[in-house]
Amino acid sequence: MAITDFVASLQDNPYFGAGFGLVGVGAGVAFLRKASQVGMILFRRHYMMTLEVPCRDKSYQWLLQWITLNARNTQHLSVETSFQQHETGKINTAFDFVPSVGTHFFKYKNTWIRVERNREQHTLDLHMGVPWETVTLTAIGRNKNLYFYILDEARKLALKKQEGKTIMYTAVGSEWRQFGHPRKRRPLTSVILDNGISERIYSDVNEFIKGPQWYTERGIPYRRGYLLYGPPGCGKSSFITALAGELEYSICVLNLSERGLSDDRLNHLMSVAPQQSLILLEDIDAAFVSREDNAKLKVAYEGLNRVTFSGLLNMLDGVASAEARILFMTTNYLERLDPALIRPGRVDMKEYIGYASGRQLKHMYQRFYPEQPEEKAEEFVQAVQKHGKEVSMALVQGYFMFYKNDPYGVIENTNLMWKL
Ligand SMILES: Nc1ncnc2c1ncn2[C@@H]1O[C@H](COP(=O)(O)OP(=O)(O)OP(=O)(O)O)[C@@H](O)[C@H]1O
Repeated sequence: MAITDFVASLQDNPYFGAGFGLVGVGAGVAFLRKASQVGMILFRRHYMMTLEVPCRDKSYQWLLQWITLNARNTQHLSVETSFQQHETGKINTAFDFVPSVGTHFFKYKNTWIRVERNREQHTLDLHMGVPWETVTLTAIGRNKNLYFYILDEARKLALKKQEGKTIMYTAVGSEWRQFGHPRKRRPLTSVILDNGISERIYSDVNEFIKGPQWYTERGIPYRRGYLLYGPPGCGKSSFITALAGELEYSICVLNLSERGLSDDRLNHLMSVAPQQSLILLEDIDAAFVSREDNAKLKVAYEGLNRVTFSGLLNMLDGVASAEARILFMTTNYLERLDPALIRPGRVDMKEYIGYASGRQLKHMYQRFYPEQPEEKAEEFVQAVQKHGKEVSMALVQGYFMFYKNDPYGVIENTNLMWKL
């Protein structure tokens, strides 16, 4: 394969992102292709090939982890400590060892590879606010596929760590960045909704995912919008998280009220959202309110935010992404939303997620106390409903936490539920 073909094939390769450049120096021949922001540079002199991966590239961390596993003889490791605080207050700490800044060697498929991890003293990665780093692999030999294999193995290793987990992304600058640790998938059945809402949305999303052809044949943009509305603490966010887990999708959370989020950036973010992800616009009412009802307020909001209402509508209607786009919006106040925002085509399915019904209360009781007979669950429902007050599932869950091992106490003390 000619080196130019090799470059072309690399550019088609998903691991290489938007582009990269190649400098080939040898026998007076130089090839230069635009080094992009993803910026992988391949360098070849005689039978030496160099691959440079900058810290902003997605494969950078994967590669460091993979090198740590493969360059077992390397003595120079640095530690990257991460910790996660759970809602209970418990903290889990994890130590990741990665090759330190400097030079390392390892052998892969009978080829010696030199690794150089460099840190620039005077250049910062503006998105992350950390010193600019690169890792450069230099292999002696002619096996041009070596780097494909390495990147592929590194990617698989990283994905394996994420198996059974849901990844959350937030927008940082013009990119999506992973937010926190991948979370253990929440089973869909653990979110108890009323009236088959969960099943309805799940089957709608599934049908959508399976039917791209239907949309293409009719010339309809391949996207679907959902609006979940209702009082706080009734399961909107939990359901979306669990749904993502069930579909093995990630979630991209976007806060429209964020300062500095312009219409252009919003459109760009939509077009670069990770594949197989649900896009979540939470509390959409906080960003835009109904034109008719709150004209003044809306002007004030638009003054603060740089995403304009028409920019948002354009994004919802836009054709920026060729991928399937599944967008969820949530609000506590449906009546505050401009009807233009939630008309069919922009929002295809609206579901009210309300306060706990008798059925939900019963289900929750049975989940907490599976050994109890059904009558006890019904007794609990009656005990709650006799107060004639609305209660969110979040409140019921919080109340149950006080009676983890007391299935009778939880029935006797329901009056305390609203005092939590
Ligand atoms: N229907 C439900 N089934 C099981 N657990 C629930 C349900 N609703 C709420 N919870 C629990 O209550 C907590 C808060 O729920 P969640 O954040 O999903 O509510 P929400 O409707 O999105 O609220 P908000 O409108 O304030 O964003 C979560 O810990 C969740 O486990």
